Amino acid sequence: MSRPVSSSTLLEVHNLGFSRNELPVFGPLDFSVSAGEALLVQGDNGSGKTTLLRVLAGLLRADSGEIAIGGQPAEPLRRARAIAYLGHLPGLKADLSVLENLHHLCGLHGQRDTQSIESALAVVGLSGYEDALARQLSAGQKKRLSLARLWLSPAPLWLMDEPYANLDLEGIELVNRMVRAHLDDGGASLVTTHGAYAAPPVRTRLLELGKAA
Ligand SMILES: Nc1ncnc2c1ncn2[C@@H]1O[C@H](COP(=O)(O)OP(=O)(O)OP(=O)(O)O)[C@@H](O)[C@H]1O
Repeated sequence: MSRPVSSSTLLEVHNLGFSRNELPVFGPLDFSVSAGEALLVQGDNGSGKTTLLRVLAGLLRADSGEIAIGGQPAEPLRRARAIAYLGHLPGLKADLSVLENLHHLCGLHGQRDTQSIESALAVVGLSGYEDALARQLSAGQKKRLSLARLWLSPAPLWLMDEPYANLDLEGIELVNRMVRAHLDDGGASLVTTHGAYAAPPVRTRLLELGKAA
């Protein structure tokens, strides 16, 4: 599978709002993200960054607004094809090996035809860990395994929730290299941060979320 880039505007959001118990978490928000662009979603703890990414990924339902992907409404199949979500929790199967996890995830979400699982493990620095069980990995190694899954994904839009968390300096540079290569390849990324970490050194725009009351 190659990356389906059908429009230079990959994501368009109008009037998007989300509330819990009738209290607004964020919004209404209007923004767009184009191919080759990173949007830095910045805000303090509790400002709604994770919630926004989960809404965009279709894991939570918005109260208001529209989300379009490639100019079309973000229906579940379109979302599944277009979006790869790197969440706080690694989403790995603890009792499967590193290789088994990647085979499982590629089976579910597809795989870029230009990348092998072995090459992705080399990219993220996990060569030699193929047979290690996910539960035996450190937090940073689990993050690297999740990054390998992202690297293998054919989806053009990466939603990255605090991708630098748990990573050492080399890991932070790895994330930056991955984002840059993904953008060069016609993809786009949303990256959350509370400003404590480096931002990817690419064409970046800023979406600032207010602190929750
Ligand atoms: N499952 C939940 N149930 C109820 N409230 C929640 C839930 N998850 C998050 N919240 C609340 O929603 C608000 C936004 O949370 P969110 O996790 O989106 O913030 P964030 O900006 O990602 O924070 P952080 O920087 O700490 O990761 C917070 O006030 C939080 O307490």
